[in-house]
Amino acid sequence: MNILETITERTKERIRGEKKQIPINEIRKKAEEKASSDTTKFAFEQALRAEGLSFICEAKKASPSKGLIAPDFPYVQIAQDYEAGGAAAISCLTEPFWFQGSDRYLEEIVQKVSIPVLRKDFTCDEYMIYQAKAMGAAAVLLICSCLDEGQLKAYHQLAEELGISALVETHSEEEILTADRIGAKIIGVNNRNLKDFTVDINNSIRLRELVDPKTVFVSESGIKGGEDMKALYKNGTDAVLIGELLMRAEDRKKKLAELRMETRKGC
Ligand SMILES: O=C(O)c1ccccc1NCC(=O)[C@H](O)[C@H](O)COP(=O)(O)O
Repeated sequence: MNILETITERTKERIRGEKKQIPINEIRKKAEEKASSDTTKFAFEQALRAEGLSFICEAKKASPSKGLIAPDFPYVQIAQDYEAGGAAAISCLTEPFWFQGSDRYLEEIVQKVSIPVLRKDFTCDEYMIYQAKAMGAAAVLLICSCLDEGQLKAYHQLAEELGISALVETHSEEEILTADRIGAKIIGVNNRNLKDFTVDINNSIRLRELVDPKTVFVSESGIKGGEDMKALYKNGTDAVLIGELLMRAEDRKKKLAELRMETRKGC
């Protein structure tokens, strides 16, 4: 099993436990009630379609490749700094074991920022999409290599019915074709090789041309600075998803503002 399969198996186990605490009917009702009173639908997609390169900034305490990244993790402050620095959206990891994330972080962040928030987790059950909506997330992550095409299609459709976006994550040409077939509006290419954890932004540069320019194209992971961002933007990337680079910055708001400025200057 690779790390993604291991994390997904563990997530299935976790969700089985959560379903015992709150049955699916209850969480579905909450999500549907929220959806019916929603005034803003698909805010995540809209935010990424803004002029220029959009920044999805991640609240990331730990990861399988790096272990503990941020021992001090004032997640609400981190999200507010990202918003003040010009982020288009926040990515909040809710996976508790490898990333030390939490649903509570997401719920609190949603209350304290006005930009859309992505629930970054290893979606493997429709229950998790209802949960995301009930918690106030504007988007969920669907990873092509964790789900078969039928599941991808069904989960994508469910997210849309609830008025939330799906970031469909791919690693290869074949997965991009699958994402396209299921009607993905936002396709992400992960630059991290999950076999050896090496990162290479050329993965998204190479795969960009396979994605229709009308689809939002996101480059995820391993972005190290302004030069990477300039190269991605020049190549037609609509948005970047950045975790570690910002998490390790002394002043996250300043760092993000600098990165945004640098990208604008170079293009
Ligand atoms: O970050 C990891 O080590 C990781 C390992 C296995 C599966 C997923 C992983 N990361 C999830 C992410 O998508 C990243 O947190 C996100 O793209 C930001 O990446 P980075 O800027 O490199 O922190």
